[in-house]
Amino acid sequence: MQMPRNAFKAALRSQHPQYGLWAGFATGYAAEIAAGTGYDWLLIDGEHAPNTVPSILAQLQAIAPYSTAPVVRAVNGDSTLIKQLLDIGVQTLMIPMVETAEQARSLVRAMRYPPDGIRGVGGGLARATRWDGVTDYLATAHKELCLIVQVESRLGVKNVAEIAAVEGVDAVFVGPADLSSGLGFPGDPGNPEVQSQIRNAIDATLAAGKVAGILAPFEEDARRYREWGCQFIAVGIDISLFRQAALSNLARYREPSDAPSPSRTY
Ligand SMILES: O=C(O)C(=O)C[C@H](O)[C@@H](O)CO
Repeated sequence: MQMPRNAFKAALRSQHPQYGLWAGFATGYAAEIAAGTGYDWLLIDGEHAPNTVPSILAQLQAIAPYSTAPVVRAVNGDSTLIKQLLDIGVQTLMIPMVETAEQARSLVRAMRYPPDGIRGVGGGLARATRWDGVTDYLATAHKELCLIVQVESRLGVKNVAEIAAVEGVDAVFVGPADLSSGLGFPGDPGNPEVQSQIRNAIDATLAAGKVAGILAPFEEDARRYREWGCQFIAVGIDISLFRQAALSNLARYREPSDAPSPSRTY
């Protein structure tokens, strides 16, 4: 059996921007509905959504028949968690709050087998190897794995050029919510100081020859970040889309004064 190809990793280097949806419902059922709508990629969020390794596996299985590529965000860069996520077949991994090149290098090591890294061998137990059906998995796995590091703090932006330059880091993803909070403007990613730091992070990533991505649930932001060079942009969050649609629907029948006002937070 051939190693499953990582279409998302290949698309990051293509001419076509990749538009994604943030998936927070933490079920295979909701993930499959999202995948059926045709976004290029789906961010299965293990940081802020109530996910576990088994619930992430269920979502990977649910969306496998669709063209939407899964990107899994781990709760942190713990190497034992990374091992479990890679073993269930995650090929594109996003790690939050990476602040130094050394942290980035240790994430690369966690994703590679010795002598290049420290990943343990799951072999026939692992979905990643299709239970040993992929015979050259140990030698070739790294070619289809994709590491996205999140830069979302003052220190992370300061070090972003070195972080992006680390061999094995495929892309840098800016987190506007955390960055704005860390810079002292919580809930205000549009603040000029935050915007300037976001642009610095994107510019430094591109200068290092790597790919930049960002979360931008509002259209004017998404279009601006695309102009600034982001190749992959999460343009919506499923839970927020559901909530806004539910509020708008209810507002048709309620008196305007009774209707809760829609929020504009990330
Ligand atoms: O800092 C950010 O922005 C992110 O990393 C995304 C957030 O975790 C969250 O806003 C997703 O809903």
